[in-house]
Amino acid sequence: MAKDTGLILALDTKDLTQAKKWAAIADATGQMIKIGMEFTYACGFDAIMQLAKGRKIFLDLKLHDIPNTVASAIASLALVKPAMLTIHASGGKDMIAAARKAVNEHFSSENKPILLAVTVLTSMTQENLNSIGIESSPLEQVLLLGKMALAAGADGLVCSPQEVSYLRQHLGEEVILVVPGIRMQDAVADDQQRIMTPSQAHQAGASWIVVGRPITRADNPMAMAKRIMQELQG
Ligand SMILES: O=c1ccn([C@@H]2O[C@H](COP(=O)(O)O)[C@@H](O)[C@H]2O)c(=O)[nH]1
Repeated sequence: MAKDTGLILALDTKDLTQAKKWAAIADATGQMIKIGMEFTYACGFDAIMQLAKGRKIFLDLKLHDIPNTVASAIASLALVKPAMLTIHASGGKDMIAAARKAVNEHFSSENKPILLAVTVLTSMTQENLNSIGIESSPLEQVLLLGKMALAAGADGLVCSPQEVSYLRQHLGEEVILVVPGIRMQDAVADDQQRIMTPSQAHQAGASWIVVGRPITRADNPMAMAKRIMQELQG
């Protein structure tokens, strides 16, 4: 993989001790860690600051609210100095523009996070989209939201591995694509719907892949993390 790409380990737990153990695996295998809603709501920002010492943090809180509220939330997150931050693209262009402005105003140039817009959650199917009134395919919807989000000021997108090559064709090689929905060949998908293996996602052109349970629930998480890193390098 090119510079600034690789594996992001999702620390989805309510327990700081467990999160520290997984973070040590990420350190040993050179990965970034992702903190989401589960850890943040259970453990709070002091615990996040502990994990952040000496590490790059992807803060995946998927902000989605009116522009003023999202901008104020981003200002409050400046103390964490995340390397990456998520907002939902479906919040619309005004919300994304407000997020962009807040990042520019409240973070120094050395600490500016990559602002990522989540397009269509990797747990969603065509039927799920239809049920919220969207007739487009996941592929079309991800492209539509992705184009809009980038034009409004997002630095990159979160999408499933199944959209990566289509997005590369339409948006080019430079756009940052962060990709959850990763499962090993023949493994259980859990609640993920639009999935691929690490090497398939890499070959499709993912910038970063995000992996949680396939590592954290493995019998040997360290061995699984190393296996995935090998797939990405192979
Ligand atoms: O569309 C999305 C956006 C974010 N996620 C997050 O990625 C990880 C995936 O965890 P797994 O255990 O590997 O399924 C998780 O933290 C999600 O909140 C996503 O899956 N899909």
